[in-house]
Amino acid sequence: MTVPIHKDHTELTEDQFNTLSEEVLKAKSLSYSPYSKFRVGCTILTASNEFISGANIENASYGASICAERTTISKAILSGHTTFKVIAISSDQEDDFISPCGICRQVIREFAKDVPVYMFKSSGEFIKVYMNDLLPLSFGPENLLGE
Ligand SMILES: O=c1ccn([C@H]2C[C@H](O)[C@@H](CO)O2)c(=O)[nH]1
Ligand SMILES: [Zn+2]
Repeated sequence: MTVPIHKDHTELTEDQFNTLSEEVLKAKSLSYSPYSKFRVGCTILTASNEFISGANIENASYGASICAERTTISKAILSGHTTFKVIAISSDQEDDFISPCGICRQVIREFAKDVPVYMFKSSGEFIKVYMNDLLPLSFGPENLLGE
């Protein structure tokens, strides 16, 4: 089964797309990643059209490290934003689109069941994949709360 890959940015205005690209490439500079030296940036556009950025934060006890997607979601939730239009991620990789890890997919899904995830190369080139395609048949709040 192949995952549908999109290259449009139709849910965003041209200005929003330009800001998203700039912000997510800049967000890597927030990264604390002395161990892997693998910087990841994340930017969320909230339902109320605010951009919130974060990055991965590592730890000397490696397993305590937190990915960019999860630091950014935490920042958004703690700032009162629980609904998201898009999530974007970037790394320093020139040849690969960065894709969220399994743990992050589950955390994203909690708040954004079928959000478009924009994955950027360091050049600014991107692809878009929907959460439902990244985490099919997922388990979420509806299953517990009966919504
Ligand atoms: O989608 C990803 C993949 C990896 N990382 C981080 C975790 C760790 O700090 C470093 C290397 O795995 O990159 C993220 O933040 N997001
Ligand atoms: Zn992750």
